[in-house]
Amino acid sequence: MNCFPSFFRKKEDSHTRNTPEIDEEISNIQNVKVKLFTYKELKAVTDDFCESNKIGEGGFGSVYKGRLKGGKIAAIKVLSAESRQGVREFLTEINVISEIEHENLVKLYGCCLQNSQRILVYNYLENNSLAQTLLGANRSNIQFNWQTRYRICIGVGKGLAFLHEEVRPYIVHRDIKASNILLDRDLTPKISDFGLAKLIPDNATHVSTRVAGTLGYLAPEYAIGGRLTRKADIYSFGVLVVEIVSGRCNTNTRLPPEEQYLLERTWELYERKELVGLVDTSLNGDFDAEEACRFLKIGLLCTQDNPKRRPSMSTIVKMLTGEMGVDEKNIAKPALISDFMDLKVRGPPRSSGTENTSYNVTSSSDTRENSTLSLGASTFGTLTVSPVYDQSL
Ligand SMILES: Nc1ncnc2c1ncn2[C@@H]1O[C@H](COP(=O)(O)OP(=O)(O)OP(=O)(O)O)[C@@H](O)[C@H]1O
Repeated sequence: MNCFPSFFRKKEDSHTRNTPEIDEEISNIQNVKVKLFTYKELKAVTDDFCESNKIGEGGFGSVYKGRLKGGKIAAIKVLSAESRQGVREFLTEINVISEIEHENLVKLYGCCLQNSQRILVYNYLENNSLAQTLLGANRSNIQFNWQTRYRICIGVGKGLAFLHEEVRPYIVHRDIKASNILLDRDLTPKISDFGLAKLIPDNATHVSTRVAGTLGYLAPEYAIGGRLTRKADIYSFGVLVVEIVSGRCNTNTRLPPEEQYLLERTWELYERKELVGLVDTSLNGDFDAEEACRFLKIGLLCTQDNPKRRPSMSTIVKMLTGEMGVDEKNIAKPALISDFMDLKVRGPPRSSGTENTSYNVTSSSDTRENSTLSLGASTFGTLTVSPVYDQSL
């Protein structure tokens, strides 16, 4: 089926062939190991980027499904205009990402850069993202029993430990959240979008176009001070672990006020020694209570206000597997972005989609000098954080 009328197709042809200058620039870049797809090839496998082949839409652009020559199914991510970089910078970053292989990271097959187009071609994961299957309003039919949740937390932990501690130079993901955890046929978790933040020009730093889903994962020192270290990812990972164990989103304004913010609730139950009460009731009590509470305590450790108190990812993996004990004396009240900002929930919750609600975000730090958090009426729905890389942690 061809989705584009013929008068459009003529215009599209301008994407299908590079100018000689771009071809020359590509051929001059040395050590290009990543597979380069032509626009024509990707256009063909997605039936002209047809709506019926569209599987998602994120802050970076639209994602399509297509079968590549040779039979592999791919997720084809067409980067939006603001994500477009020069040929050299783009290929250099993509080359690095395509070399990274780990069981818990989504594999990048290759890319296409033709004139202004920037397209990434990834391994297609059959079981969608955790945001849709575990936390979405319309949960899927997948049974997330305790064993599966245990494997998912440890898998994501290992993938992140690899990015933080094995890859040289290390990669800070910057956007760890349930929608960036994809599941394969066997429900093995794969972290997506790693390295992508670097592809975005500095003046358009992407965190997410959808604040609602992302805000609750952001470490306050990053969201407010722009201070970016691996510990910001560890904060987000902690939030994710608590979501996986409890089976709910970090923010749910349909709940009674005292239960709306997941981390707040976790801390409260921890203090009352009732953590087990947070475990997803859909498990019907069929879980290992010692393990589940250990995971929740690790979630609290990861979300400590002082980044130095958050353990490294390899230590966290050891704590999750039980190889190392959880140091409870380091657990204090977690850092909550709502403690730093005036978060006003806007309007009634949407009836469809996830449990997240839109925020009208105004920052109490807006007036502070050197604040790098750019929020306010004109940026409603968009959170822009200008990262300042800090190698000290
Ligand atoms: N490799 C893949 N395999 C299968 N589906 C995918 C793949 N990559 C993305 N998708 C689908 O496309 C959707 C959009 O993905 P994308 O990574 O662009 O945005 P997001 O993570 O949902 O949001 P954001 O851009 O805010 O991080 C995902 O939620 C998922 O449903």
